[in-house]
Amino acid sequence: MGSLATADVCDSNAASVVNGDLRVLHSIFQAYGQNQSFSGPIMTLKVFEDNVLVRELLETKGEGRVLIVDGGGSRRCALVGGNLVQLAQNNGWAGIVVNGCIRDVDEINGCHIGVRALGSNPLKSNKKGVGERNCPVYIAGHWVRDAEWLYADSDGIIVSKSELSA
Ligand SMILES: O=C([O-])CC(=O)C(=O)O
Repeated sequence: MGSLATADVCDSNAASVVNGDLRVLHSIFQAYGQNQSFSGPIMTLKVFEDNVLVRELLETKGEGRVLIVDGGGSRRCALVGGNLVQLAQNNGWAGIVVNGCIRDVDEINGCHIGVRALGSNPLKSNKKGVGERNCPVYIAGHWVRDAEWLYADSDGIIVSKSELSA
């Protein structure tokens, strides 16, 4: 995966950028993990300073999907850590994009998966199990919907209404 360069996609789909079928997420994310380039169908999750549902989803088979965790932009705790990223890698998730923070950065950077997050925070999150999955999320300046496609590389992250061909 990750064979599509986001810059090439933007060049060859200019009309889709204008009409919103293709969205370029604002460049608010730091890159972690071994995979700079990753892509796949999106699964969305909305939580706030609580990562019980993040674990629940990453315990299921990823089948090449990308989990978007909208943590409301909170930097007050970490929604994803080394154990969860290891779990995601083992279960075949292509990547995780967190509108929030992560922890265990060194461990995550050793994993063969793509991770993007606002930053890091050593504090763990609450464990109440509150959140919503498969819902539209507003992150990095755009609405992103469940089952849309995400493409990430060193240049940034784009979201497409449908799968893009090379
Ligand atoms: O359980 C957590 O809060 C996240 C974590 O530290 C990990 O995934 O290793």
